[in-house]
Amino acid sequence: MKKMIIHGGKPLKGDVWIGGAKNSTVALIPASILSRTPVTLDSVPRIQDVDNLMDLLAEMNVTSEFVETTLKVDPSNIEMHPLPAGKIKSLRASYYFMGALLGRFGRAVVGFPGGDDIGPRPIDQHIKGFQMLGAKVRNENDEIVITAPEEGLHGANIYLEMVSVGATINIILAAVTASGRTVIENAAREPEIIDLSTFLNNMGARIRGAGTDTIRIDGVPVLQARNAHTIIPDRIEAGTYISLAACVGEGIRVCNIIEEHLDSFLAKVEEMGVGMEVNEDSIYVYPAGDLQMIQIKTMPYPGFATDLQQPITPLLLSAKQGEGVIIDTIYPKRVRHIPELQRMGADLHVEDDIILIHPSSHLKGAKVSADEIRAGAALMITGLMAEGETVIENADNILRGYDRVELKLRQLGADVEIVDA
Ligand SMILES: CC(=O)N[C@H]1[C@@H](OP(=O)(O)OP(=O)(O)OC[C@H]2O[C@@H](n3ccc(=O)[nH]c3=O)[C@H](O)[C@@H]2O)O[C@H](CO)[C@@H](O)[C@@H]1O
Ligand SMILES: C=C(OP(=O)(O)O)C(=O)O
Repeated sequence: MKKMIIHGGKPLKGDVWIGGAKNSTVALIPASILSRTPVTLDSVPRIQDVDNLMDLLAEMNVTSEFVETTLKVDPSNIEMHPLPAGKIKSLRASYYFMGALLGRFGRAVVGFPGGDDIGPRPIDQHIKGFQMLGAKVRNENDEIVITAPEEGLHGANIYLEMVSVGATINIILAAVTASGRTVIENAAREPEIIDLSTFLNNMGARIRGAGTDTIRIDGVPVLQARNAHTIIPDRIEAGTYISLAACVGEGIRVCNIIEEHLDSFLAKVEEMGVGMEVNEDSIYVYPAGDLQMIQIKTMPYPGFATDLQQPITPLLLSAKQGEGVIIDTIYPKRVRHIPELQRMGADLHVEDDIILIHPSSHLKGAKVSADEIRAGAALMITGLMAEGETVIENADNILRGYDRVELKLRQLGADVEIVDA
């Protein structure tokens, strides 16, 4: 386990480069096993989730190798292999091996996924999707065994009971090589789903409507990667640095962004009164003046992302007056940062799953714990704002999804160090 040590109060300025989207990457790597030819992914974030997915690929005799931020995955000699435990528990997105193995071999044996403890995270819609494509699904000793019928999976009309990123992606992965047409209704519309569909379509898949709530997939027998795929920028990492820049920046440019992916987030940051200049693929964040308190409700894309409610919290703490409100409709129990922030002198609490935030100008360093990735981001930004030393334990949860974070913060002038705990 690692810990992050921050000495706060330093002026931060300069440029920060946003990496490829974690939530695309963790789908693209499992999706690579659908290809019969080697796959090249560009702009891959250097994060622990990727390292763990590479270990899972190795268990299936799939080689993968990094050169800077390019990852080459060679599934030519893939062997069908059960993935019951171990690394599968280290991240949420390991569940994409269910859809990918099913699409490639007609069979998957995968342990229950791990990932962030942000409240209940059922996968009933993934399972329902596989069943509607004709698969049999059994749950045996904490393992999910999914088997296609002898004649293979067939297309189906699947209505998701709730908008789910994971279920939408898993069904796409299983359906791309099924016979006939699959239609996913009430599909998630996140940009990462468009990114995955672009990757698969460039390998010969026929997916239409990604980015809307109705996705049509016409199955094809075989997929083959031909071109390198460049992963979209991480909108959550970008939002985190924009919040950081507004909290403690003396002029920070956040580079490699797609503004449209950040619309709902930027609208809220603007509502608070943060000055920003948006250019083609970067945003310059001016040092913040007096900030207004705001209310935020998280929603599926294009609404305000649940993954940004914690990173924006330190900015609400910086407001001059009023009461801020955050309601997370996706994960109402995603509040593990609250007691940690209180320890740093922040005036905020939870009432009936609603986070109430008050201006907190006297933040002080403390020993805190990053119990999940975005809680870690909130603590990291608050540590940079606070007086004195902050020690964030369980910093692996930050490293799980923030690309080369120590380097990026240091380049901005932060006094930060990640050490073994
Ligand atoms: C690797 C990845 O991309 N992770 C993201 C993905 O997680 P993930 O794909 O796991 O999240 P979902 O979009 O599936 O979850 C949305 C909501 O649906 C519920 N649900 C989901 C599936 C299901 O079968 N049954 C069910 O009830 C969940 O409990 C949650 O309340 O989207 C979340 C919501 O934007 C983000 O916080 C995560 O960063
Ligand atoms: C919840 C998140 O990730 P995961 O779904 O991988 O746990 C996140 O990125 O905020």
